[in-house]
Amino acid sequence: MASLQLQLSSGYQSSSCRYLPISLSYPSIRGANDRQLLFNRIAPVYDNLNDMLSLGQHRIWKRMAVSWTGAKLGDCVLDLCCGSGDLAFLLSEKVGSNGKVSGLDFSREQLLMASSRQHLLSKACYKNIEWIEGDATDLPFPDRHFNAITIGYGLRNVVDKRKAMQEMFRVLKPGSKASVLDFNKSTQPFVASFQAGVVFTANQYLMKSTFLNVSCCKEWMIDNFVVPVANGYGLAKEYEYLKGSIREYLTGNELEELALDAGFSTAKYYEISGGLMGNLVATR
Ligand SMILES: C/C(=C\Cc1cc(O)c2ccccc2c1O)CCC[C@H](C)CCC[C@H](C)CCCC(C)C
Ligand SMILES: C[S@@+](CC[C@H](N)C(=O)[O-])C[C@H]1O[C@@H](n2cnc3c(N)ncnc32)[C@H](O)[C@@H]1O
Repeated sequence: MASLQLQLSSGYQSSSCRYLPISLSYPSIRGANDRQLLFNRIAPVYDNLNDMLSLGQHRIWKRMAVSWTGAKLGDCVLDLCCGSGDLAFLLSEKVGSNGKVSGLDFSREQLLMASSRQHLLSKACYKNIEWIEGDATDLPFPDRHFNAITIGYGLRNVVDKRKAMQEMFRVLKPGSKASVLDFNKSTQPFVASFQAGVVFTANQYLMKSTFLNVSCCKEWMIDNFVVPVANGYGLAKEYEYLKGSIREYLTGNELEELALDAGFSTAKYYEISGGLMGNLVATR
């Protein structure tokens, strides 16, 4: 049975990229170490809250992200910012027992949850997964090593997004894909303003109401459902951070630009679930 291999990377990169958020709604959770502590704290309830808060939909979104990688039997693949391992388990089924999956995260508590799930789940192929404690901005892998990479709800939580994208490029084999799943940040001016917290008059709402789409509902759902439920678990601060991180995230166009800047030959962003979520597919 695969064991938990905690390999420490050479440490965190100080973030100086131009994508550094100007301000997060929770300034106390700004640096990489703050976020590491946050994900260690929520590890025990992370999976259950995600299932409850998304009514299980997040598992569909993750399946789509894995499908977009083109991962196949026998491949060597990476689930970056793997957390409790949802996408790593899906990749494991794609590549089979002769393939290999590396799940990397800098939260030891998340990796321990992933490892315990691996022991509880019965599928034989899951023996092909190794869990590695490391940093997405300083990957402990050689150049041109992987046939595919997933990063589900990870890039938004990485402080130095540019460095993480460069590392994904470096460790991918030529012609291989990175699939980046996360919340969608709307580019529609009204919705984008709404997401930025701009106050509108009733008339503006009525005039613009046709532009309201699920992105506005996302803010409402987070404020009126997600955060209150998390509060019940004593995690209001952590889920307030979630809201701020979505607000500070990159648009689809910015994600495509980030991938092309890192050297990817093609980058295509797809909105899914009516614009609630989005997935970048970048080919090296
Ligand atoms: C896995 C998902 C989001 C990543 C994520 C999840 C967390 O629990 C966090 C906690 C603290 C900080 C960051 C994160 C984080 O980045 C997606 C599923 C979980 C979401 C919390 C659920 C969001 C629900 C939608 C706003 C509305 C869904 C409408 C309908 C039920 C589909
Ligand atoms: C919202 S969770 C996503 C987990 C999983 N991919 C999923 O889809 O549920 C974000 C994960 O990114 C990890 N993370 C954030 N910044 C990181 C970094 N610089 N290096 C490695 N992991 C990081 C966190 O520890 C956390 O487990």
